[in-house]
Amino acid sequence: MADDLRDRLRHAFRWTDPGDGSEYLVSNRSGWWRDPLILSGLGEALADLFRDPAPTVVVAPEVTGFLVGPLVARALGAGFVEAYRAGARRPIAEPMSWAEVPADHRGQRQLLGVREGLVRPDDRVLVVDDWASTGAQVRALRGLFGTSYVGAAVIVDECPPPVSRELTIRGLLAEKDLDYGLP
Ligand SMILES: O=P(O)(O)OC[C@H]1O[C@H](OP(=O)(O)OP(=O)(O)O)[C@H](O)[C@@H]1O
Repeated sequence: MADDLRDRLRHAFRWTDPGDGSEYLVSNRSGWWRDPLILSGLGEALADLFRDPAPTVVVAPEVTGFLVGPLVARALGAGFVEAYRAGARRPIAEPMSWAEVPADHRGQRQLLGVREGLVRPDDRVLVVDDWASTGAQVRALRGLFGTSYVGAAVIVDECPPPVSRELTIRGLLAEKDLDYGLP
């Protein structure tokens, strides 16, 4: 099943040239969510990267993490906690724990925050996201959870291998798998 899913992910992904003179192509991941077989298999496939010991809670950053994270939490029988990006919405009323994100793939510094008390000291925390590029979001969340952090499951891991090892990031696809989506 995992290999079939990887093939579907490869073929449903597109790079878009924004056509504004940009030197960069923009990732279009919407084909992943549009494919019913990807959507139904993705949670299990990402959960399989971290079954033993089973995480008790999935934490994922907005916005795409809010889509992928619950799929994985459901597959693991774990709970889900949102990690909000500061400034992306109206202020959250409840007390928050904030982590500074070192400069990410856009060179931007951000804050990621979770509501206090949702992650307990005896939890085993799995971070889930669609993509790890520099590992900045994952690193920030690991800093929030300390020894409760078990790793990060992502669809695409394009981090340098030493970063993936250091942060225990595991992915279904690597950068080279995305060549199918070139314009
Ligand atoms: O490893 P990093 O350098 O931290 O980059 C990874 C982040 O980049 C993407 O976010 P992006 O803001 O592009 O997309 P999103 O808002 O759709 O989640 C992706 O969803 C990760 O959260």
